[in-house]
Amino acid sequence: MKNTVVTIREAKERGEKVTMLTAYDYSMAKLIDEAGINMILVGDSLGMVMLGYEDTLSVTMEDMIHHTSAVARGVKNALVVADMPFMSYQTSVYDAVLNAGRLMKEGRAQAVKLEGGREFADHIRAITAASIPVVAHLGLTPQSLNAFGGFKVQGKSEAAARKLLEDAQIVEEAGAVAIVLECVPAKLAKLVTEKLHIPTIGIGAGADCDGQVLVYQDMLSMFGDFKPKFVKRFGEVGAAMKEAFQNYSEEVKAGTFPAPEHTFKIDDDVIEKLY
Ligand SMILES: Nc1nc(=O)c2c([nH]1)NC[C@@H]1CN(c3ccc(C(=O)N[C@@H](CCC(=O)O)C(=O)O)cc3)CN21
Ligand SMILES: CC(C)C(=O)C(=O)O
Ligand SMILES: [Mg+2]
Repeated sequence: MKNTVVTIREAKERGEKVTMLTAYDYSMAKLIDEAGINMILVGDSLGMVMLGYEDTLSVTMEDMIHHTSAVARGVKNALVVADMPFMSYQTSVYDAVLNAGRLMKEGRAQAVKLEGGREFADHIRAITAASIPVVAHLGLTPQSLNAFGGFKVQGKSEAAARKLLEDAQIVEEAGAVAIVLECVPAKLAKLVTEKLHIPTIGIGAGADCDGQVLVYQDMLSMFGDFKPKFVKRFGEVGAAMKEAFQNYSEEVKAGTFPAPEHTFKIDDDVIEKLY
């Protein structure tokens, strides 16, 4: 079944959980889509897991369009959401609409995601007015790394918790179709989820969110640079891949790969004439 901003909203109304995973290319998007995951996020985490940067700040609009279009070509049913990269929307409402439009028009995203609350309500309203669905992202917003002083859990004090709840309500009012809650204490995420009509999608925000999202390299144990507390390893794919690479290396060096069945034939008399 095709997932849309309408069907994910209906899922919340029916009390059904929503699933989301990141993808950054065609073949991975296809596998995730075929597994029946509801939403695929082309996250700006691609800067870290695909490009090897230490944070997400260097990711460009060109990076996002390049990867989003690859993902979109692999997807039949999942809703494709693209992250707006750092400085593609913070500078003005005009830039926000222009760049959200590029992600939809050139990247073929079906929604965009941006980090922030009340300070971007006007941006969310304007993008939404252009018929581009917006997912908001609150809590640990990695593009604010330097302002926060690191990747840290947000919303622990009463003031911070109240601000996060208000931000969630303001972005819903501004037209957001869903909210990602990243590294938010579970009980606060539960309260936000109950107060909102749009789905909350948690990452490190407990089981009471309407949905969950993970970076696929984390849940497949393919990314060793760091392991946040919220990651569960659903497969040991990194180890399986490394083993396959080692087996290939050994067989090539031993001369056992390629075998006759991997090889193309030619009539012996053709070759004899060349000797
Ligand atoms: N591979 C990967 N997975 C992610 O989930 C992810 C990315 N990359 N890149 C973009 C952001 C950055 N994210 C991060 C990065 C680090 C922590 C982290 O170190 N968390 C600590 C919490 C520290 C605290 O208690 O305040 C942890 O132990 O989980 C969390 C989220 C989430 N996103
Ligand atoms: C971690 C998720 C929510 C994200 O924003 C990303 O992958 O960039
Ligand atoms: Mg992101």
